[in-house]
Amino acid sequence: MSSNPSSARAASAVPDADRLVVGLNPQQREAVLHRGSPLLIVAGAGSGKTRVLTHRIAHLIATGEAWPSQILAITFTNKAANEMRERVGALLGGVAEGMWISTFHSACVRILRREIAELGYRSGFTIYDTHDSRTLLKRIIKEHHADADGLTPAAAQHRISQLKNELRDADDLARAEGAHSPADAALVDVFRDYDWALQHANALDFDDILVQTVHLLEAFPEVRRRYQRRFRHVLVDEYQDTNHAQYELIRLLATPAEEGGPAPELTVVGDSDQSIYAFRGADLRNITHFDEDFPGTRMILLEQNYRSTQRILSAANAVIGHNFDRADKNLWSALGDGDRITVYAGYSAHDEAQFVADEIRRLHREGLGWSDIAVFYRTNAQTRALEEILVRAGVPYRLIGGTRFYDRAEVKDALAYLIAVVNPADDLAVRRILNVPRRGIGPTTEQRLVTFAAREGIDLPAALVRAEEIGLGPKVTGAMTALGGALADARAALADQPLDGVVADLLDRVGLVRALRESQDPQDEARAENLDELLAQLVDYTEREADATLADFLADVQLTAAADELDAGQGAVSLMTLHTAKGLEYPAVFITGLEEGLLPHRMSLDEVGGIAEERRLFYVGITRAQRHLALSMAVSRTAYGQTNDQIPSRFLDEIPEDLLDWRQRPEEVGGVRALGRGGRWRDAEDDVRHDGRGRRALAGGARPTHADHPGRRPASGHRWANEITTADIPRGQVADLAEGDRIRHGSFGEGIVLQLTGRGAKQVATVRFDSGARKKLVVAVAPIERA
Ligand SMILES: Nc1ncnc2c1ncn2[C@@H]1O[C@H](COP(=O)(O)OP(=O)(O)OP(=O)(O)O)[C@@H](O)[C@H]1O
Ligand SMILES: [Mg+2]
Repeated sequence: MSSNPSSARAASAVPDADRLVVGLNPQQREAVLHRGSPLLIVAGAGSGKTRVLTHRIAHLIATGEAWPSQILAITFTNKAANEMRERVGALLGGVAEGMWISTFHSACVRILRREIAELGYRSGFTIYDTHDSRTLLKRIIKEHHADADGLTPAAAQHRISQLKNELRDADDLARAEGAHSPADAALVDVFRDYDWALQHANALDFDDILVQTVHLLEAFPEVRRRYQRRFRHVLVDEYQDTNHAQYELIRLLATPAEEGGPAPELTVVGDSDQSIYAFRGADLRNITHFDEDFPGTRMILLEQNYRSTQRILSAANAVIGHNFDRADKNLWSALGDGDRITVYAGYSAHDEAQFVADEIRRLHREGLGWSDIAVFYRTNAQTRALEEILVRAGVPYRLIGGTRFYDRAEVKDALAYLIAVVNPADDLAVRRILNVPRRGIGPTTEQRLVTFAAREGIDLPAALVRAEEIGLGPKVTGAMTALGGALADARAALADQPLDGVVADLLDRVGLVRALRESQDPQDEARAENLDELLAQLVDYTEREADATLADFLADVQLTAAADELDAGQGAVSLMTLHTAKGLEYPAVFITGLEEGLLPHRMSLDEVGGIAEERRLFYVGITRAQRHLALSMAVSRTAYGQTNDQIPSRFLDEIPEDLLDWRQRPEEVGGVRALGRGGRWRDAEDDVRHDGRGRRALAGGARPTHADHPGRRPASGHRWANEITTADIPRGQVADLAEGDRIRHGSFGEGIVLQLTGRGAKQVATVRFDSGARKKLVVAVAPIERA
């Protein structure tokens, strides 16, 4: 054990430190006190993993083993980071300043701000959010005519992000076997140009933030050693959701650069049942192989859940128990049985929302605060009906991580001005503001400016200043030099004037706020207020962070915008996606949209392991609830202008009936019954096939990919879950169907039964309809009759 930084301080601090393990159970206490080897804490939801991390940090500081500045703690969201910082502060009786408690991205940006010159970037680099990268990709794809090869900006963005998270670049892709389709070849070119364009603009996309930090630590051992000396402890929450790049970063920090060299002690906590970011490259192996990657690991299991009542926990255990070949956990709660889980099937999304609103109001009348209540959903599209009804019902609410303040067009415009000042190489930002507000700079003029800048080898703001040399009309030339002058002056002023004043002057001088205030569009007044809000945040920031630069503020803004958003604050119900809910807890939780296609989401049905991941997501949702849990669905839902009949989620069937309190069943409002035990979802064979990835990953082997399942087809008598269609909604049943029989189907018309497989509830008919369509139907539930 180390006695640094000061043994005198340590001696006086110890009695105080003992207080920090009071009230912890023996395993938790051990986790707080363990020293000298890597520590892995794996445990189910609500077992105190995050609490252990918090107490461990406080304990390290209280004993004097580490200064606050020697702690690096990584959490998954900014919100979680703020909470942890506050709690550690409270435990230590004051704010412990100087701790690095942040997300992976924020920690990396802090490192890059200091070190990025090593990698050939200039200070004041811009961070491109997903929208910015998409814009850039669109341009590059167009230039390469890669759209002709079937490459869309969305697909390119997704693939590039995946590759970056695996720490692979365009050259790796070019070398990769099988990258020979025209789309792959196009992707290589687009990827290369995209990275080049980012570098040219002195900009990083989100993935680069991690990738470049890893690159930095790998390529510059002295930088790596500096951070290894700086941090004595590295702690990571939600480790199950780390991807390869994040894993590498942790490994580079926590293993000595050379034998016997300094390295911080590593503590990670996680729960494989809550891994919900496989689609972003999160790799469970980081947790399952932890002790191989970090030899000498001490592993601690926690089994008591302190969050939820037993019925809620039993429901969670039952659901996650359907995932194949996971390490079984024995989570139990001492908080009593608690209420049964309320379940409601509405006839429409509005009816469902009305139920949610009524229940919320009831809970509120019974004494719960608004902020004790949260509503979760799988997709953002579900918020519309909810918001409408909540407004009408007078329930105060806040969307967490929804449409974000910094995503608003006018706010992005203002930020683009600031970026143009800090990072004039960022063409995307400069081009965004050329004609906002309108100054007569159209696409042709813009192109002439860009060409001129390229020919002269200068950035766009410098080209604006020299607009006279381009040979355009006097009016537009004047507008351009004025804009160039405003940017240059702001840049100069930053050297010796307060940040907020410089920014206010700039936005005023270029007329951004004025244009909005003078506009006839009533929306523009609200937009102007948003700019006021932005300035207020800047003032706030300068007061909070001494010596803050404009570049720091922008990085802060760009990262907040990236991840989660602000607290719901007091007095409001929180609305958020299930993904955002990770790590949080509320006395009352509503999970909405328990329908096939939503939860599990239809996108998951074709993915190997997709259903298992959706199930983990549902498990995360359930385990947020402390005392009240309500699940709801709608038997019909309108999306993209189409109203569809919805089938109850298979996950509803996975909760034992005696834990449920049905307020309204789907069949009471014209829907399909939840299937109950023995229904057609509950086909273990399907689960094995669908969940192949999760299973093998847990068993420690390499993950199979689609390629491992060539021509995946179900054995006879089985069907893939994704073959369920609304045509399967039961409206009747045909007894003793035989091959060759003619039938009539509710939507497909008449046809002939070609083949029958399976029996009873699992009997499947292959039918050729007179229209020519060939369909597989579950006889027990298909809306068919004899023709
Ligand atoms: N020993 C304990 N005594 C009392 N309350 C505890 C104890 N341990 C944890 N708790 C409480 O239980 C709740 C869950 O703890 P925490 O959030 O740390 O769990 P977790 O394992 O991180 O959960 P998740 O997996 O959802 O992130 C918190 O309210 C926490 O304060
Ligand atoms: Mg936690």
